[in-house]
Amino acid sequence: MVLRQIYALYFSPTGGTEKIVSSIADTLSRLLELPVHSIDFTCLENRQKEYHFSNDSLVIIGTPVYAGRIPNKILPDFKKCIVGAGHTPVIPVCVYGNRNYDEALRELLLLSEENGCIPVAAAAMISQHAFSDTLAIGRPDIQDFKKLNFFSKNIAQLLKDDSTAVAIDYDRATPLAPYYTPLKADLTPARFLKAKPLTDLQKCSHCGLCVRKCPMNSISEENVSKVTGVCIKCQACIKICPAHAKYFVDEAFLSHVEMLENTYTERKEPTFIITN
Ligand SMILES: Cc1cc2nc3c(=O)[nH]c(=O)nc-3n(C[C@H](O)[C@H](O)[C@H](O)COP(=O)(O)O)c2cc1C
Repeated sequence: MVLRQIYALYFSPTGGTEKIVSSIADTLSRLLELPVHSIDFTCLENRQKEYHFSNDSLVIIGTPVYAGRIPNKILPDFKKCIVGAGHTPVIPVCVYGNRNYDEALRELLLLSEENGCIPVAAAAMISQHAFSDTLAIGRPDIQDFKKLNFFSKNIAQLLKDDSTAVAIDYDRATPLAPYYTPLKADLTPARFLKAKPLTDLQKCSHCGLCVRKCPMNSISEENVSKVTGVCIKCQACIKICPAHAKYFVDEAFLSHVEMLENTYTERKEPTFIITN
């Protein structure tokens, strides 16, 4: 297959997906001697453009898993902005926080094909859970990157050997299952759709990092303690704040985090799919 460039496109509010997609892109770039163009889909401005990918571009698309699926508020942007040319080779990658990726990878595979791309490989990787300071802490780690490196090398070999892109085999027929319902510590449903981060104004230095990092542009520039738009609970503002001034107090949300930390303690391993 003649390829001319690699695109690394990721939505990544807390950085895990970016790390993983960039690692795959860098290995492939080195082995295939191709330039990499990164598209940070976290930034709202970048989600307002269309990206037309030719058949000689290899596209890596990364998304975190939210409630077992592609984040629902970002899904329309993925659908609208990624335009393949019919045979554009793509590597869908979903990144989850050690609970489960449920339907997210299949959803991203189906979306890629609907948008004119051919998935030649796919992966589900683990990264620290954005809600927690302990769940999947330190992931992706050395072991993950070793496996990722092996996977990327296999893809490079496949793309060097094959003259045409062949799609991986996966279940296209079964309808996607609904979103995962978050549970509280007592295992009843945790409803925290309306939860928003609060700001400790004693700690806040009004640096504006949270305003610029929010993928929904929902934090007011004039008053950073005001959430003026949709909050997708991505935790970008919490993680970026150098003063640790942002926090959640919503009881259902905190109880869900407690449940996750108590239940999903066993290490999950990555899943890799590649055409053979
Ligand atoms: C709103 C939300 C929902 C999440 N849902 C899931 C989930 O269903 N399963 C899971 O294992 N991790 C889940 N996570 C954890 C993320 O998938 C994980 O933290 C991922 O690394 C975030 O990607 P990022 O670092 O690129 O932002 C969720 C995180 C957020 C913020």
